[in-house]
Amino acid sequence: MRETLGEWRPAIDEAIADLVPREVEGEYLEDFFGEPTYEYDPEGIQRALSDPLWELLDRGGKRWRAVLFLVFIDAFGEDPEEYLHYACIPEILHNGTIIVDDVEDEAAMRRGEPALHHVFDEDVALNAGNAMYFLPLKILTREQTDLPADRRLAAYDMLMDELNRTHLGQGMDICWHNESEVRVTPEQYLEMCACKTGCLGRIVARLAAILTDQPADVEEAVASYAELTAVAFQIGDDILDVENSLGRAGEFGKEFGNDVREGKKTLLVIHAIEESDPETARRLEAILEADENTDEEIGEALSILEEAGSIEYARDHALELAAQARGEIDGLGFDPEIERQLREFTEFVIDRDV
Ligand SMILES: CC(C)=CCC/C(C)=C/CC/C(C)=C/COP(=O)(O)OP(=O)(O)O
Repeated sequence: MRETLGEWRPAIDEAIADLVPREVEGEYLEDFFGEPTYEYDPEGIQRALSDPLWELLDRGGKRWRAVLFLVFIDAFGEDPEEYLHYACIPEILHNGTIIVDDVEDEAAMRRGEPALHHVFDEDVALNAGNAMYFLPLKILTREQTDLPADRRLAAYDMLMDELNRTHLGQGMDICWHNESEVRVTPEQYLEMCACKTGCLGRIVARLAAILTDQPADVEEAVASYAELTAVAFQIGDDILDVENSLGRAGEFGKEFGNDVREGKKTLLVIHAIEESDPETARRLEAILEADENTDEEIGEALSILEEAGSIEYARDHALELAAQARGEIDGLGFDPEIERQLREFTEFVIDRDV
């Protein structure tokens, strides 16, 4: 999988650069925002919009959402090279959500460097994040203008539905964080992930299906595959946050035990609260609810998760979701090489180190 991601990387980055120019020029602004009624201040807009967008895009990221989209295009018998700009839609949307998410979580770091709201002010970061929600939508009307109007409308409609559900999931996550006494069940957590992270996966698959005019049952099957894979990915992310931190207090500074520090009710935390003795469960909850914790307290919470077997529990759950995802694409008649790549995706989202 790493090779597939690496192979597509330069072409995806080039397509993103086509859509998000580094240098603000009149033409770019007019293209996206209409004819100016007065003379813009290009340097101001560069500092307030283009620089923040590129600050994050230049840090990379795995770009797996764009690559998965291209694999689906290939699966549907079209040439992925011709759909590179569309591959940027989920990728740019994803970058927008992580900027907003980092502000909401008061995250310190992103992709190994200070989060965008620490490099620029919060207002600049939020504006850049929001711009990334809308900027890629233009692609549907700018690129391949021979795309039939009904397919463009179907794509817009799908994007609006899935993005709305993304915010519903984010809303659940925020609410559980703010209302500390709420005891979240594994089922509720999985539903929240299906919205917060799964809907972007659904966008990847449904966009490929809609643009290549697949029947509704095929669109739904690939959407389910991508949603389940994305939820497995989210659980993998929660596991990484704990595994990378265990026994490493002080080494990561504010990156150490992020989810626990932020009071996140992840599947690991939910499991540990359910499985630990009442006193240990209360101690874990107290650490999660505290506004400030020392590295020692974060380390203590991580040890509770480890001792409760919550890492193994979460990994088993992610593996189960990955198996379900593979089941969704069985029988769609994809080429064996495509099936191999889609299988690899479900493994990669769990067994990765970044
Ligand atoms: C509405 C709203 C703000 C929703 C937020 C949803 C959200 C941020 C979910 C988290 C998804 C996630 C684990 C991102 C990291 O992706 P990655 O590891 O693929 O990142 P990369 O691009 O850096 O590789």
